[in-house]
Amino acid sequence: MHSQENSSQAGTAAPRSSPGVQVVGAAILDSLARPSKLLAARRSAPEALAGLWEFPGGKVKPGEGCTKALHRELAEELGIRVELGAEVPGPSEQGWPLNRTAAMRVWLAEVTDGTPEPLEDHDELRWVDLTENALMELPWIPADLPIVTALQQTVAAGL
Ligand SMILES: Nc1nc2c([nH]c(=O)n2[C@H]2C[C@H](O)[C@@H](COP(=O)(O)OP(=O)(O)OP(=O)(O)O)O2)c(=O)[nH]1
Repeated sequence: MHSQENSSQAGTAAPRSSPGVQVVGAAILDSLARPSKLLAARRSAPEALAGLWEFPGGKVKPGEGCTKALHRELAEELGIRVELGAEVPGPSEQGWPLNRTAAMRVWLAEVTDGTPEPLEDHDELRWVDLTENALMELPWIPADLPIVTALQQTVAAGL
């Protein structure tokens, strides 16, 4: 009935310790030094994720470094350049688990050039107060919820 379980039993799933797909995302803040807002992005595709909110970013290409990929994705998707701050550390080297085969590393960031626009993959961007109530009002991709919580707690603790 559940094909994921079956594929795991058949040995076709990627090893748990080494997700096949590395994704990178940016927690874009209004200010790295004194953050009060986060830029959330609403996905327009695929159908299963459309309407859900996420950290802008995407998949790292073969041979590409994670931070280089993140700068590329932010230029393509939002038309901006950013300064990266600290990484929001996840539970593994690959960052935060997204599903059985992908994990995402997330960096704090601040816009240094351009105004974010939903050029690709998103149909809305929103600056959201970095409070639990405001953040949790958005329907995030479920896998992002622990990241949003960690981010909010990190900011509340003064980074
Ligand atoms: N960018 C991003 N992707 C996320 C987040 N949370 C989450 O589960 N994902 C998933 C959705 C996708 O399955 C995958 C990232 O794929 P993507 O479609 O953004 O990557 P991409 O821009 O490189 O797109 P493509 O070249 O494969 O079309 O990670 C998130 O916060 N940000």
